[in-house]
Amino acid sequence: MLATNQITFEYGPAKQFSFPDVHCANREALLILGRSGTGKTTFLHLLALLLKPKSGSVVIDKTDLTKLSVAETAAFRAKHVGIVYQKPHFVSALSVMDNLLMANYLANKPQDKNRARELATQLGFSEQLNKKTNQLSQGEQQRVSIARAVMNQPDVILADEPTSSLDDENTSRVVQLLREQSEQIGASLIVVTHDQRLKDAFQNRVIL
Ligand SMILES: Nc1ncnc2c1ncn2[C@@H]1O[C@H](COP(=O)(O)OP(=O)(O)OP(=O)(O)O)[C@@H](O)[C@H]1O
Repeated sequence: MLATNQITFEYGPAKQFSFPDVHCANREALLILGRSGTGKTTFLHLLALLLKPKSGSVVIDKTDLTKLSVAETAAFRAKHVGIVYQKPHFVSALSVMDNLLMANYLANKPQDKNRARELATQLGFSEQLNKKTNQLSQGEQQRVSIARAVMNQPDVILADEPTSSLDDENTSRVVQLLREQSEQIGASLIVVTHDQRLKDAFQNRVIL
């Protein structure tokens, strides 16, 4: 479960934000829609506490993230939050498999090759596990990114424009995979996007 309460943020006096409260229960999905520049990425980074709100709270299950120290926040995020970034960023020197195992490592968990293989099969990239990430197509990279986000079975999955560079077919596939994965592990799924194609796939929507 993720819930926010009266989050405000500023990059400076000329760039201030006051975000609507959102609530997303376990196994629920929420779409946050907004045009370019409305603060979608900023909001997602606040939900993950990659940015600290000026005021307000971000609660995941029973933990108010805004009350944690920097080190506690990083440890909490690694264990409980899976993030699919706008542009997948991987460690290019490592294989796809090792990039997946890195999620375990960062969360201080045992490296689970079986889970990586299982996810690769479910998400359709089991042939690519030994390749370097820059040898994959954009659609494949996006699927690896989803797998990495769910490696530790997080409580919350946050996805930033996961479909902006994909065609219609890959867009439907990525949305379906995000929904399936979050339902399988009982996570809350929050997607921020300007991609109007996603509107019909989500009943719960917030406009920024
Ligand atoms: N580090 C920063 N310092 C100052 N202003 C910033 C910073 N990052 C973003 N902004 C500004 O904050 C506003 C919101 O940016 P943000 O990236 O959150 O929007 P967005 O809705 O995700 O946009 P897009 O869909 O184009 O990615 C923009 O006007 C942007 O210029």
